[in-house]
Amino acid sequence: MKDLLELRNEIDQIDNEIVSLFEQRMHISEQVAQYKIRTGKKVFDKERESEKLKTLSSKASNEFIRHGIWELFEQIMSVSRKKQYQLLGAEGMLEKPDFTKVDRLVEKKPTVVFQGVEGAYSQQAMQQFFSEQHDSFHVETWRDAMEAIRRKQADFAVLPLENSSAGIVSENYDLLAEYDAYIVGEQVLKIDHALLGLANADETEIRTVYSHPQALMQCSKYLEEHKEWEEISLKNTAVSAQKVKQDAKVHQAAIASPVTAELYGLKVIKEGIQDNQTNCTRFVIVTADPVYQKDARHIALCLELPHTVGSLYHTLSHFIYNNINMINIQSRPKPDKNWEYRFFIDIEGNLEDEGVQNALGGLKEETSFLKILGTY
Ligand SMILES: C=C(O[C@@H]1C=C(C(=O)O)C=C[C@H]1O)C(=O)O
Repeated sequence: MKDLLELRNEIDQIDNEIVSLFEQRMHISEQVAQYKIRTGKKVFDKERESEKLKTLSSKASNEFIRHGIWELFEQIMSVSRKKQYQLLGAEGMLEKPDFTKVDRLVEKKPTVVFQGVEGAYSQQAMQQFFSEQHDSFHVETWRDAMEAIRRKQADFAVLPLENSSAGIVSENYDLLAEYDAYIVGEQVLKIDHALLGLANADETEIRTVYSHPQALMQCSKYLEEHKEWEEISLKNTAVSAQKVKQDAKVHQAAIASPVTAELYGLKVIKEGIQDNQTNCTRFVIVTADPVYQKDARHIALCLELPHTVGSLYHTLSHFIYNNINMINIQSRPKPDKNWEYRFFIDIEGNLEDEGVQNALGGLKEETSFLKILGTY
């Protein structure tokens, strides 16, 4: 039997040949790219790649090798495509995202819409993002907020997208995919929930607690200690505080921000009742036109993939290959197709970065649907 050193020497020789052949192959792929630049032909030729995978894997001597050849050539062709996207990109032949770069997001005093009533966390996020320089109004639902910017009644809407302990606000992800609206900013707000009641209320006498489902979720440990309380979901935490004040019943309480206690004349029965003391919600600032601030560092994407083996894996390879850091990935069911999903992915980068343009060019060709939800 050959010793290890001998075997490794043989492997090294074969690898050297593979490297040299790979270089030759890539050089030809570059020439194919030049042909595509001249003719406008798309980079990704799915049929040609399927044919190649079938032909090459059929040459294998056993099932294990067949599988290996398949994987290997999928990767080789994927790298070959990435080089072609780069070359097409350098010639300005990749479709440019239809976004306008602006120096400043806010030129004149903007009108901002938020969901809920006075004192809502969305209002607090809005105040932090726009400081004092804005007019605002509130609407009943997140969809109403989207409609308000669509009809140009407001310049911007503020929507909660995810909470550090309760997770995503799925309805707003779906609205971002549905509407022609674009994320232009984000505001992270520290969320401290309090139990609020009438001036003469007492924790021991509470029977019903009102809040938004997300806030109820974020206070689940505290509510576990009070299993006898009936939990009722309302559209907003501040709406819940308003209701407790209006109903004027001593056994009713709301989970909301301590700010709303002052606004609606309620007493703070207990403060800091959220499970997680670092509880934060990430809000996004949305507008009707595809604009972005010149120093934007994040891009939010929504994409749909064919139901085939490895499609998500190949999608993510565009980020990896272009050295792009992915900061978030979520999936949501497609509205009219059971058990099919769309992905929401946030990446780091600016639309002017070469790597971002190459990755987006590749994704545009290789996914069944790609929308840039905004850049901030
Ligand atoms: C090289 C080409 O471009 C792409 C890469 C392929 C490859 O590396 O074999 C095959 C098909 C295309 O998706 C080509 O079109 O032939």
